[in-house]
Amino acid sequence: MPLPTDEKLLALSNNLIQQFDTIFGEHPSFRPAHAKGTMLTGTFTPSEEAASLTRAPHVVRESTPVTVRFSNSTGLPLVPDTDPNADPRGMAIRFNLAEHSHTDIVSHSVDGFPVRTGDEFLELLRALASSDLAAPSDPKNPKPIEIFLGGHPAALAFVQTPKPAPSSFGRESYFGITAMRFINADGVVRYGRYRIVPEAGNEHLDAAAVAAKGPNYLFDELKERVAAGPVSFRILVQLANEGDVVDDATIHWPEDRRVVELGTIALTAPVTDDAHEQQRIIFDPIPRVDGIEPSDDPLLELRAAVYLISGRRRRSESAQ
Ligand code: HEM
Repeated sequence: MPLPTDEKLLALSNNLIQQFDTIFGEHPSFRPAHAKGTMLTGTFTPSEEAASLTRAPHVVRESTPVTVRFSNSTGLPLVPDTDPNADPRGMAIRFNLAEHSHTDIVSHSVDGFPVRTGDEFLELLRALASSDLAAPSDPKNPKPIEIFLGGHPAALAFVQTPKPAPSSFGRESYFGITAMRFINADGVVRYGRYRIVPEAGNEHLDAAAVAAKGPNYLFDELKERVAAGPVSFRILVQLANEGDVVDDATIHWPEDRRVVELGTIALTAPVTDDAHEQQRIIFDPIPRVDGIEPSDDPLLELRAAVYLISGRRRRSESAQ
């Protein structure tokens, strides 16, 4: 995957990484966001209806090996699983098509995003970094983050969306947020957004239940769960109707939109040498595969650059 040549995009990407470092401290062998994670391997099996949506190789084949990374939010490698800032949780999926050939889905556990562009995200992070969150609110002297949220209703809605902690990474739903362009064998194009739902059903904890848990309860539970049997998810795609906005992550599509099933993944084993593999793997929000293209959502190109720059930094740490 090449780095883009657009100077403005590169500068913004570097500024965003720097801003994460400012907020969470520098931990160069870890991700500046979603730092605490773990990986499992398994298999993707497409559904019968998937080929009507896309001619992508993993949908045409009988099955494809996958590698999945679950993560907590924040750039803190030791963030307790019980910390409210550990939500949204992340789920990144790599479909291994052949040696050095793959396509990814990067998703998180809230159906939405606070801003439409990377510039706005940088503004949000800067406002957050310069606000004393512990201080009481003073309407006569609002904090930078309060001013930002006051002028950005989608960001306010995102902040106010309840984000209850799951009982398990395997009992949470994850959302792709940015729309993709799916193209089938007849050339029919449909826009859609991923939704990844657990076969075991969603289960969230109330505050008292979270308080009774340990700092690694999700990671411990996942080890036990996968040792007992496959951890399975359905990968769904919510389809846009004609006229729906497909290039803005802050805009939800109505719930009556058709949902098709792309297939299921069954995770069966932890990745061997988990820490090393996490340091090495760089997920790509752009699919880069025939049959699934990025939409014009500006977050996609930006994130692809951010994750690549950040991932190269992480890899260079391990080489030292
Ligand atoms: C302007 C928008 C965004 C910025 C600047 C941003 C920034 C980052 C950064 C710096 C990382 C670490 C990447 C690495 O070192 O490999 C990361 C990882 C991640 N982000 Fe984002 N992000 C953005 C939007 C999103 C959105 C919309 C989602 C949800 C779909 C998301 C979900 C994730 C997940 C799940 C990971 C962990 C991936 C992994 O396991 O490697 N991010 N993000």
